[in-house]
Amino acid sequence: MTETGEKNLALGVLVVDDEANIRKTVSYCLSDQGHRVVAVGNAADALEQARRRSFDLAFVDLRLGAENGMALIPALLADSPWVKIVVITAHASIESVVEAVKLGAADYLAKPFTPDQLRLVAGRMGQLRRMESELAALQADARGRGPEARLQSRSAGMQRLIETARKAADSEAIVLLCGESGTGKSVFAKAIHRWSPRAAKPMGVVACPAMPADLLESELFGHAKGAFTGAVRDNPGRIAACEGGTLFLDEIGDMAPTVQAKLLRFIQDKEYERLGESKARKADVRIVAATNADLEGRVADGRFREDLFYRLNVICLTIPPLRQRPEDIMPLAADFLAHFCRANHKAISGFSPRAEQALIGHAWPGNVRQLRNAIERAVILGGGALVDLADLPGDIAPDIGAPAIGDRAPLALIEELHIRGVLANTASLQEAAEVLGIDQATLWRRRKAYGV
Ligand SMILES: Nc1ncnc2c1ncn2[C@@H]1O[C@H](COP(=O)(O)OP(=O)(O)OP(=O)(O)O)[C@@H](O)[C@H]1O
Repeated sequence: MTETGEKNLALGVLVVDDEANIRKTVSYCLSDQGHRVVAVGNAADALEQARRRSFDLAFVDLRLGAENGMALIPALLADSPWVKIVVITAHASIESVVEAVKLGAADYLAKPFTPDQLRLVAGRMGQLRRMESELAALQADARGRGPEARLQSRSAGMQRLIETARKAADSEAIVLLCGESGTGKSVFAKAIHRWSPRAAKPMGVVACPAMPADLLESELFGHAKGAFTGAVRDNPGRIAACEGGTLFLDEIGDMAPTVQAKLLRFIQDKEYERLGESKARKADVRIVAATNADLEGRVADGRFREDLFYRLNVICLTIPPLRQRPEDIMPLAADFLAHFCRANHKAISGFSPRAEQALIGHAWPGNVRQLRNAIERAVILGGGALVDLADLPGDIAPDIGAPAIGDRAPLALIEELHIRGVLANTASLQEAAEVLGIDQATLWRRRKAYGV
């Protein structure tokens, strides 16, 4: 345990030293603390190992026989920008340490060092990695600009689901989250990561429909420099970046067949290859996937691999739509109101009885996302002490009517209403995208943003 009482984070550690004795001591000392250690004697082996696995921390001797360890610093960072490099040096001259730091090293250790000094540095680097992961998660949440999702519910079915998710989080099992768009599948995925023993390691999110198949493949598995036009540098990919953590694959039903095959192999063997490389790499990443599509239907009509479906469908949690848990509408609305009032410096204390009735009576086809958007808009547009009917969108309070072109209304409102209208009058998303003159990935992002 650390001084703060936190459990030590198990790190992937690479040791690069030409002295067998140092390799042995460092490996023994850090493995004993629960870290996964790989020790090598030269730069080429170090790079080879870094290509195969993702490391959190690397101890690099500045003198590797005839080689200079300094050159290894940028090479390791190019492959894994998150790795913390500690240089080991018998001649700790200020100049060499400064040069190493300039090249991206995080710390240094002067030879000879004691096991305690080694553990201290590893502990510090572990804390740094943990803080970076937490910061990245906070930044992602802040970008979502949502209130903290507390995952509480007044509905008995939802409470049981939350309990099951907590139990599933403890295991290594793949979790498949099903449910209509906007029900909170991403919220559950984040909670599962937070509740899991992997919480201190990174969580990555990849939205499958947001990019074409080849881009998705490179996003997930990475690519080597020159693998395709525009691949000007190596990209380690999300799987490598999530080593030890969780990867959330959103809307997996839309994953292209080529990517499905690669994902299946990764799930089965924990092995994958970067685009443009034939070398097999390993990674320890837990998969959580979500879908709002009928995956079994997609298996039946050949659009989704049956073998992948069975691999994913180990623990399936189906999140009920908001209309099936109306007791959650007002508590969620109150949370959203408080959040958006703070964010917009407004003082709206609650909902008028008419507004509350409209909120509870609405079917919420866009679920919690739609409710959140409705409250955000009510806060931005409303000026009274309470949210009233007039502050709610037209489809929730139909007598209010939609704004006409040229009315005093935000552009986003016109865009949302237009997208809703076109979607209602077209037979497929593809047709709707064509009518709107945007590609399907853009339409997908807009639908998400507006809770459509
Ligand atoms: N329990 C909750 N508490 C607070 N906010 C919630 C809750 N559930 C969902 N939300 C909010 O609703 C919005 C939609 O949630 P989320 O993205 O998790 O839905 P989803 O089911 O993953 O949607 P999609 O299928 O479109 O990806 C987000 O802004 C999220 O923060």
